[in-house]
Amino acid sequence: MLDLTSVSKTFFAGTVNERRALTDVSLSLAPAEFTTVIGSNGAGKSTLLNLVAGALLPDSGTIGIDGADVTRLPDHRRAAYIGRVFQDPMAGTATTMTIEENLSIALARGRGRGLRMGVTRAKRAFFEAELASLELGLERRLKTVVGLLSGGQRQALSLLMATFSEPKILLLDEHTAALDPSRAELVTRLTSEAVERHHLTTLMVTHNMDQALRLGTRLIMMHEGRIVVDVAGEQKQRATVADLLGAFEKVKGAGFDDRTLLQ
Ligand SMILES: Nc1ncnc2c1ncn2[C@@H]1O[C@H](COP(=O)(O)OP(=O)(O)OP(=O)(O)O)[C@@H](O)[C@H]1O
Repeated sequence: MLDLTSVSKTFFAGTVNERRALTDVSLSLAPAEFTTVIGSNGAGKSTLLNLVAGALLPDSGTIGIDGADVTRLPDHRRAAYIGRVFQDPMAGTATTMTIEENLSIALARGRGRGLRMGVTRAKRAFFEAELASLELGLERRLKTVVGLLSGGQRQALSLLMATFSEPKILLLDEHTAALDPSRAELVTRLTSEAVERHHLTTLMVTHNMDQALRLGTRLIMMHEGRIVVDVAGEQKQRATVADLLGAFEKVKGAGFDDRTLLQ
């Protein structure tokens, strides 16, 4: 479903600010594979997601989604394929618009038929049913302006908007990191449910190793722009935080401060 082949990305190449973000990264995700992504700061996790989304173009290598080569396709042309939730609850929704207007845009996204802002009775019933699944009472607040919602409510709404049109790839970029623990737990549960229900091929970046182990079917660890650990199936189920730290130490060498990875 997602195929990255020898993808590299360097920022400000040839200048004193040169930053090599990804080096020769190859990664294939099968349909409905739910992969968690961990790694220390600057490992290249967000760059990886930005390249898949088309927010950045690679210097070399190819990116394929569902058999189509999207390497040079800018993000707005990939919108039909991609659902994305960011860390910042403010990022995924239009603050001054109502819940139903936001949902309406999300539903029309990438379908090439304009914004289709109108909210018909049938659509409203669909939105109410979808919102009810979040169990936050938002189905009774369709006309509430999104700016009035709490961070957790907005993140749950962003998740719904990113998933209900069943994108080919779901990208989650530390989407629970800015929430308090109970809201983070709620959004994590909603994530698992949405991924399972829609069979979404998912890449989820997290700094929380427990979460990375608990969720998904595969786990990759990145370090300095490369994938250094890739475990799936039973091997992932058996893995512990200690295993991940051990693997990281091997890559990084002795004297590594594990907080870089745990925070
Ligand atoms: N837009 C940019 N301009 C310049 N350098 C960048 C840009 N985005 C990322 N980088 C650099 O690329 C490298 C990888 O960054 P990236 O944000 O992908 O890492 P990350 O694993 O997501 O880190 P974190 O966990 O801190 O968010 C870093 O050295 C970073 O400074």
